Amino acid sequence: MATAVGENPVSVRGLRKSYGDWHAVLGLDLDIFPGEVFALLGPNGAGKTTTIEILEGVRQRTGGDVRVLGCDPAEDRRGWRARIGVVPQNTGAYADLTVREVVEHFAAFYPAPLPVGQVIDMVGLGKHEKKQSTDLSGGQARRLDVAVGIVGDPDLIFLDEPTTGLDPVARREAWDLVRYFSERGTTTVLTTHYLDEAEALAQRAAVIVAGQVVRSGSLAEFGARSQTPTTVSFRIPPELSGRALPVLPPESQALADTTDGVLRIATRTPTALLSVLLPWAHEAGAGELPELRVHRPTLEDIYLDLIRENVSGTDRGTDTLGRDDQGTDGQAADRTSEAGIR
Ligand SMILES: Nc1ncnc2c1ncn2[C@@H]1O[C@H](COP(=O)(O)OP(=O)(O)OP(=O)(O)O)[C@@H](O)[C@H]1O
Repeated sequence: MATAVGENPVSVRGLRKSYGDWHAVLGLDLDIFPGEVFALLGPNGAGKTTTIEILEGVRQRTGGDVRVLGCDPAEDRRGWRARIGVVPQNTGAYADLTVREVVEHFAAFYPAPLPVGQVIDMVGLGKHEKKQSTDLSGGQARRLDVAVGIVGDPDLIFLDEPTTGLDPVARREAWDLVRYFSERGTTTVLTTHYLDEAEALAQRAAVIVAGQVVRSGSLAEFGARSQTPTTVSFRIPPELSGRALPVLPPESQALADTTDGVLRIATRTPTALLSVLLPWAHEAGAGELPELRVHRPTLEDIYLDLIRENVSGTDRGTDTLGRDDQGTDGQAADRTSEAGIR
């Protein structure tokens, strides 16, 4: 029953799931390592919940091999299930029970649950433990879902959009909870549409588009493989207006459009670029460069570019991205660094 030494808590090969004629998951591979927080990212309808529910054993797959904590989740085993914590996407309905009663009820399913009072405090519902679960606000009900998911002190937790509907403070508290379990060695699989959440919590991630993994790896690898450059920008001071730019390092391009008074240079070597730009500005008599920024691509920038590359069809692409196809990369770039800035 225990995961064998060297075996990953989650291993998926060629996973497929069809709903009638609709192929929701199309040959998906995943490896999730012991103790890590792993984020499943992707647009609406990509197949994240389908995948996670197959891993939880609540949905049957159409094909492929799946091992979760050393077992096939399709074979329902009580001992295996007790090692898994699940926070589903939709807030649960817990009949006519108080918060404490709900958590006690679920704790009874597990051989070694965490203390109920501790769990209620951990999710920030201490003040509401006598409240009927049906009277909770949306965010409080979500916290109760999390309490139900963790009370069994699981080895592996599945969190499907756990912070949707939480206020910013509650979100940060939920993050602390994920970190708490991570420090105890619990493996966590998280789906989220908040890229800052994935960036704050996950060590590795996979981006799923139309039922397939289009990129997976450590978040550092996401950055390294990204085509999205760093942007160095500043508001052009009078001393530099109309002056020719210095010769820029390789892989640096000034964007031609400075009509808003801001110079932007896309670069893969921001340090080298600054070592050319700053002496040039200094020699021209410019003091502090106003609004000087070095913007390295965030996970969100990288994600949006990945989705843009992988989502075909303009209707789906634009809807998903919520922005047109003329991002920074699409702007006309001025390769000739001699061009003056206006
Ligand atoms: N029971 C079902 N019957 C038919 N189609 C389904 C069913 N469940 C999911 N689907 C379809 O499968 C696809 C994948 O859905 P899934 O819920 O896994 O996506 P998701 O990535 O979790 O999306 P979201 O980010 O919106 O939660 C969608 O097109 C969805 O409409």
